[in-house]
Amino acid sequence: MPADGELPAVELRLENARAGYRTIEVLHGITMAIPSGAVTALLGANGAGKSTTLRVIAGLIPLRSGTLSWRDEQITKMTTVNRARRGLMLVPDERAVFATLSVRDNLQIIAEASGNPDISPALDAFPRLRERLGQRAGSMSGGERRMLALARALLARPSVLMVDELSLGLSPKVASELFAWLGTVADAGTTVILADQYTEEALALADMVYVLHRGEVTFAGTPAELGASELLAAGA
Ligand SMILES: Nc1ncnc2c1ncn2[C@@H]1O[C@H](COP(=O)(O)OP(=O)(O)OP(=O)(O)O)[C@@H](O)[C@H]1O
Repeated sequence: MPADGELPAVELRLENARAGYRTIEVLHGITMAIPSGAVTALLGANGAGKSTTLRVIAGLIPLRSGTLSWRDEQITKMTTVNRARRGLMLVPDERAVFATLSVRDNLQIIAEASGNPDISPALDAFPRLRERLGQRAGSMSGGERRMLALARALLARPSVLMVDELSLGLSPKVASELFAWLGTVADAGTTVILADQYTEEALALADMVYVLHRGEVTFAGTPAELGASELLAAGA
């Protein structure tokens, strides 16, 4: 985040975004300005629309109305592939790996596709993966697969790293390690968006918080500005 007094640059801007599935509208006209190189937490109860918001940004579901821009570019109708080329990367859950391939191949494929075959940055970030390079991804624990999914995203050198429910199904220790890692990713200049149920760790990491309630933004501000009622809506 920039020094006090300076406004942070906006990485992504959603304006009056409406989206949903078949006949159901889930996001009822949400507006968000996601700051660059910072951690934004999307908090809210089950079904609030957090994952749907990430899918909209990644281009996996279309906007029914409203707009989305990345930096100075309108990307409302841009394909998922072109958004990925701009570095908009969603890590939905631990299934975002090739289960039948080894850890090494999972990393190598994405490293080569992004133009630098060196997988060592991922292994430096997640030393546990180094011990398991020959193991089939599908035979690893959920936490290890989650690390592999994040390591793959790192190698793709994202401009925006979106992580859905980081802590789901993880031991508190592994979750803490991954939260700490995400902080370092943002410190290195990557924009991070974290969709999660309320956790103190998510809040401690976040520079900016949006609380979603039934498809509407009910709070936008810094963690320090969150009041008791918003914390409740965020699932605290
Ligand atoms: N593929 C889908 N088809 C139909 N409805 C869906 C689909 N995915 C999500 N929904 C519905 O959209 C609403 C918002 O879901 P979403 O997954 O965005 O919420 P969330 O805030 O991420 O919640 P959770 O924490 O439970 O994942 C829910 O009512 C859900 O049932």
